[in-house]
Amino acid sequence: MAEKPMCMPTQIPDDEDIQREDNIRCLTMLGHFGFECLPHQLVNRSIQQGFSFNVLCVGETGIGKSTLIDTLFNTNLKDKKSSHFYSNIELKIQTYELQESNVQLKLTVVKTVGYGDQINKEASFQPIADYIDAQFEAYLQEELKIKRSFVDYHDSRIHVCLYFISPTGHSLKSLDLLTMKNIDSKVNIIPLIAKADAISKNDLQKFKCKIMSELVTHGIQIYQFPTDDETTTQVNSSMNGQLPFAVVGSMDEVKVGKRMVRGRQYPWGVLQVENESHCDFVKLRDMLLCTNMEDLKEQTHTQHYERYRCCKLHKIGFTDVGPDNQPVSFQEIYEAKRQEFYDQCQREEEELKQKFMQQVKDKEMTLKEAEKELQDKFEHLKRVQQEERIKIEEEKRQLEEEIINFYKMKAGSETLQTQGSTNIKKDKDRKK
Ligand SMILES: Nc1nc2c(ncn2[C@@H]2O[C@H](COP(=O)(O)OP(=O)(O)OP(=O)(O)O)[C@@H](O)[C@H]2O)c(=O)[nH]1
Repeated sequence: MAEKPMCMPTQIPDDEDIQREDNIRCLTMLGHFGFECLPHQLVNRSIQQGFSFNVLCVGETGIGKSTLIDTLFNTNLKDKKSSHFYSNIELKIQTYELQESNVQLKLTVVKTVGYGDQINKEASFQPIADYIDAQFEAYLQEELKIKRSFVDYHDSRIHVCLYFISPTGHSLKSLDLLTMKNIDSKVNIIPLIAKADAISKNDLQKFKCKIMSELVTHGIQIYQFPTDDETTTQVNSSMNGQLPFAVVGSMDEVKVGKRMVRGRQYPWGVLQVENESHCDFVKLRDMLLCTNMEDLKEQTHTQHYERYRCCKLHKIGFTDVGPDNQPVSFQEIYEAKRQEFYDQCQREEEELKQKFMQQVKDKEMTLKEAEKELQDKFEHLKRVQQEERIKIEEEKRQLEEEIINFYKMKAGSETLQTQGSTNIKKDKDRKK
């Protein structure tokens, strides 16, 4: 009796086949054979490589970002509290290596610091948008390298933005709307009502409806859980209707009956974080980590990064089709760009030459004018000096004349004086 070869399809014969070939012994397959093993190869490789996930938490100071992340990943990530007195928005980036059974996760948490404490709203969202773009740019630069090293490249693109909404308002604040509007095309946003234990059940439903209608009115795109996958359609479509998730975070273990549960103890009772009738924490954790983490990463790559890349390459001058709507090869674009660059260099060189010549001419003119001015000044001074000299010489001559006259007068008076004294002496002698 021939055994069934291993490469044959592993179809189990139906009853009819068994009856027809009742003399053949049918064995049920114990392992996997052929290309049905492909998914296992992927699973094994992924487990070996480990996973990475980058979360951006945007929310006011002290709204519960760190506590929620700790609760989500069931780890005390030990983060310091921030103050309300930062002059600017900053982003705190921390990367952790986590492990659950044999699955390793490289988790990067980016948190806003000082958000909601600034008067200038534009300055509040801009650093967040810039950070997201900077991660896209880093990935694009790696992609464009000739020698790429994606194996050990840490992809820091943000896969999800958990946007923490304060539970104390009637509606979204203008800062919430402005920030979400400015980043919704760059990142998958999941809105959360933080510290949902601070809001009553009735108010919570109204608040959720109000938030969703405001997001629609302002045309803000939030992440939609995918509904095109058979296995997740049902759960995801019901979850889309429950956004924003009202979450509560806590790492405290509280005794409820005979069990220890994660929750927050209040004088009037215990809020159990993992109880779905108390808050939406479990829904968020399931949606984020169990069902849609891969979709979030895929959306980041295929939608948000693709949009950034397309925009950036267009800005640089790359295009897929030419002016005649015909496909253009990379080589053609490169040649055209090179020629364009060469022409521009030539133009700029010519312009610089012209500018330089003009400047030399202008300088020469100015120097000539200055020289003429100096010459005129010199001539004028020479004339003035000549006149001065003539004047001084005249004065000198007059002075010399005066001196001569003086001496003459002096000599005359001395003669007179001598004569006078001789006459007096003679008179005296005569009188004697
Ligand atoms: N009532 C309530 N309090 C919470 C909740 N989550 C956190 N807190 C408390 O809020 C305070 C601030 O929580 P954090 O997690 O440090 O808030 P944060 O947003 O990370 O703070 P910064 O990083 O300093 O901006 C702590 O005292 C927490 O115990 C919650 O869901 N409900």
